[in-house]
Amino acid sequence: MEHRKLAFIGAGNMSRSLISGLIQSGYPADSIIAANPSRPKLDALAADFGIRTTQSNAEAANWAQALVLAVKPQMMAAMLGELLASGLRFEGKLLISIAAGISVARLQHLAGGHDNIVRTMPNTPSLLGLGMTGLYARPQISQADRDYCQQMMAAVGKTLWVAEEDGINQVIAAAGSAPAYFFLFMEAMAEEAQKRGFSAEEARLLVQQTALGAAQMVAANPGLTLAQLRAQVTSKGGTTAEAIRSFQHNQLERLVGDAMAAAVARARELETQL
Ligand SMILES: NC(=O)C1=CN([C@@H]2O[C@H](COP(=O)(O)OP(=O)(O)OC[C@H]3O[C@@H](n4cnc5c(N)ncnc54)[C@H](O)[C@@H]3O)[C@@H](O)[C@H]2O)C=CC1
Ligand SMILES: O=C(O)[C@@H]1CCC=N1
Repeated sequence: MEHRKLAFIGAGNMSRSLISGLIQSGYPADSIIAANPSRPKLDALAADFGIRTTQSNAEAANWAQALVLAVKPQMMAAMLGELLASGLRFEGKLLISIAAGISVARLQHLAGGHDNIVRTMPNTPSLLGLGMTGLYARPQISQADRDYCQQMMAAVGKTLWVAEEDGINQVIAAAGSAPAYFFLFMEAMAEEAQKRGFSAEEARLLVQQTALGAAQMVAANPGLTLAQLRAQVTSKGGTTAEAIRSFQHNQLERLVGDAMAAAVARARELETQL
């Protein structure tokens, strides 16, 4: 991919995931800088990946051709406001937001009218190269800038472009927030396995290996529907059928639907507040 000078503004969990993936895919370390107010995360990034670091957002932003805006949504206005106040000119720079709940229009406003902005929604498995990222750009964004974002996110996993900006909120519900749903499900299973006599380590092994195997089965069998894969496990009159019956009796599908709707609602609410 094109190796633009790339700055991560905010050096938290998601920046670490993305930087790790980019370095593993061959992005030159000296073309990446991370900025954060405090040193410890910067020091860890420098030690682990050999990238440049700074405690000055303005220094990183001035140097870079592309900026990943990777602070918490609640910090975005202050962070961009300070960059503008420092005299930074965004002209010629591509802004790539990974923040939930901040629209392109709002980012443009916060960036003093600069409109070369791509909105993305990655997730934490990017750290392992197994991320799932949604991307959205307004029609006027150049193909070169789209390709750059596409390649950046493809370096850390799979990508999906959405045609409408609200699609990013739908990606949040189905992928950005969703690793936590699976963790919650696994937590519940592991707790129950412990109650049934397994040690904590044994319970984790049982759940982790089964989740990994199930996800790999899905990925390895694109020709089978999820329902067909489930049917392969579900012997007539057997044990799985009873477990599935219990889930369905307790309306698992409704629970999942409500949870995803709640994530979308919160993303839309943030868009009106931040
Ligand atoms: N954690 C996740 O699963 C995902 C998070 N996101 C988005 O990524 C963004 C970052 O999230 P995380 O990495 O999880 O948060 P985090 O809290 O781990 O990282 C944010 C970092 O920004 C730093 N920071 C705070 N104020 C700053 C400022 N003024 N200038 C520069 N850095 C500043 C903090 O010290 C911290 O290191 C958020 O906008 C979130 O919506 C998107 C997809 C998934
Ligand atoms: O919970 C959040 O708001 C962020 C966005 C997607 C995952 N984490």
